[in-house]
Amino acid sequence: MTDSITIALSKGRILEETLPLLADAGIELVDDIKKTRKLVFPTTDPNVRVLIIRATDVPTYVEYGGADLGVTGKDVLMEHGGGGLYEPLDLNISRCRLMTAGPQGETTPPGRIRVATKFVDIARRYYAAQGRQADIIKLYGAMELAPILGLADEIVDIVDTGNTMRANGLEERELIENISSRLVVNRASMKMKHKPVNAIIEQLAAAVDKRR
Ligand SMILES: Nc1ncnc2c1ncn2[C@@H]1O[C@H](COP(=O)(O)OP(=O)(O)OP(=O)(O)O)[C@@H](O)[C@H]1O
Ligand SMILES: O=P(O)(O)OC[C@H]1O[C@H](OP(=O)(O)OP(=O)(O)O)[C@H](O)[C@@H]1O
Repeated sequence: MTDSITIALSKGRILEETLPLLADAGIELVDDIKKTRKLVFPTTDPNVRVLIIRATDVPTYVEYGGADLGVTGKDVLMEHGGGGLYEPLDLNISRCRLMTAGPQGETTPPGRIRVATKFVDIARRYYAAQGRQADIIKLYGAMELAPILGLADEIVDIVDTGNTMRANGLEERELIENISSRLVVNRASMKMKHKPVNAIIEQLAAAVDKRR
């Protein structure tokens, strides 16, 4: 019997870059994903199906075996934490930086500061490692507003072109991590479905190499 494989993909900007990569690896979606409310999709490989879910949920689905493989941002994986997943491949897509940032022309105030972010665990670890005291304020989006409105001294957020920061009177301060999307694999699937899982890893690795 052939093992069936489920791959969890992040919807949104990562998906746009993942689908061509998957196609290069020989896995294409059959349906037009824009015309349906479905979340599970068959592919041209009868043994492979795809889930399209929020990036932040991908590590959870893969860790608990709802999917064998997944694609999500390194930022999401760092925030998810734990060693519950294999991370065999950097897909080199959705590249950006995870930065601290604050108001243009100002320096970080001394002493305890307030930091607004949706990456609360990353921020907590980062400031603690720097020996700096920080109260972390959880936001779910539009972090760039927080310093302007006096909610926080700094933010921790994703930067690509820097346009969002500049447009909101902020400047980048410290680089926490260079980010790209990664392939993750469930630990049990890696052992129990080694052959098909490994074949997908190798096909995707070849597709990534071809683009370098
Ligand atoms: N400006 C950007 N340029 C490149 N990659 C980015 C950028 N912003 C985010 N990313 C990457 O894409 C991932 C998903 O971002 P996206 O904006 O699609 O979702 P989100 O709005 O953060 O997700 P959710 O709605 O689940 O909170 C991020 O986790 C990060 O890895
Ligand atoms: O440096 P830039 O090129 O301006 O990109 C950075 C912005 O991109 C992301 O937002 P996104 O566009 O995904 O909006 P959202 O977070 O509100 O979904 C991120 O949260 C930053 O706000």
